[in-house]
Amino acid sequence: MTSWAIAVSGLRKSYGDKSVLDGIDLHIPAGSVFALLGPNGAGKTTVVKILSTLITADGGQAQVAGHDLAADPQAARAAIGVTGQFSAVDGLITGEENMLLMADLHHLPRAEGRRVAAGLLERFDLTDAAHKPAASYSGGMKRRLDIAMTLVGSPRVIFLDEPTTGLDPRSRHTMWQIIRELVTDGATVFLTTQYLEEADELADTIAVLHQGRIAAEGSAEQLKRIVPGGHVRLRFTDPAAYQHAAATLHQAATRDDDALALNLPSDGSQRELRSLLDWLDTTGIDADQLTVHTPDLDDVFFALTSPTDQSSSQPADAPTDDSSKEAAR
Ligand SMILES: Nc1ncnc2c1ncn2[C@@H]1O[C@H](COP(=O)(O)OP(=O)(O)OP(=O)(O)O)[C@@H](O)[C@H]1O
Repeated sequence: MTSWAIAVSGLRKSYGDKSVLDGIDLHIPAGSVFALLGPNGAGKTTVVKILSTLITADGGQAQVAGHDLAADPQAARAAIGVTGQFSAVDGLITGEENMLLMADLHHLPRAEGRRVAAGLLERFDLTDAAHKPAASYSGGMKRRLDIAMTLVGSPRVIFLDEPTTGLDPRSRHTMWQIIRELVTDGATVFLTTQYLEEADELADTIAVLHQGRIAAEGSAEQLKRIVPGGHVRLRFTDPAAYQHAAATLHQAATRDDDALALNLPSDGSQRELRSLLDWLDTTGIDADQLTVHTPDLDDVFFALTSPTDQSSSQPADAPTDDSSKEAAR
């Protein structure tokens, strides 16, 4: 039986008469990275706040680290760590003092607290800055300190709300490495992000939150397959060969005259590629380069969260929500 680090069914939350979460189901296996994507205001932080016991849901059930949030929020709280938009870092005291404060909150004996704090400061490359006020830290250092503080309690489930927003590319990559290490060490990471590349890099499972519901869920590869936009690109070096191919393929291809390239719609499957290659052979088209392009997560995100086109969340040849979720399990 799969052990779920987080199991959620029918989660609902409204603010006044505004429904933010309208029945969310999530099943996140222990030891994995889960990314929740969604446009601004979709309710990602609301999900994190509910699952980390900061606010309560209006309806539905949720278990975190095996503890029911309604029945035993204390036990759930003891098993989790949260960092993100509501950072726990106190800028007026040093990094080390922040860590020791955390150790006190977790009732670690003094010597043990010092040992754990020193180890984590070292691990997150903060030893040199340990005696400086946290307010003087760079954005990346503050995020690292925030995660280090979270780890004092050895959480099994870690919520990271937009962990790399505002970080430069180097700091972002450092944070990604840290997140991978957390999972290698056995934790489950639940992250929200605006960066599709981040979800693509890190997440075993991605869910897209839109209009209060999970619009789609699966691995990055599974999500990319449910939106149209895949194509095969043929590139030519000889303008005459390009013109000949463009005329022959006519309406079947989209032209890119500047790049001497033609794009043909394709799902990138072996079967389609084989018949495409056969067809090119029989029509005498000999491209210098052929590349297969699958949609990226940007395409998925735009297709699923379009405010006007409701049908786009269920393309004709796409699996239903349920089947794409099943495929992910
Ligand atoms: N305490 C509150 N009272 C009233 N409305 C709220 C409250 N907290 C959040 N909301 C509203 O609920 C919706 C979801 O907010 P939430 O912060 O969860 O979205 P989000 O997906 O995290 O957005 P972002 O990507 O911008 O951080 C928004 O419309 C927000 O204005």
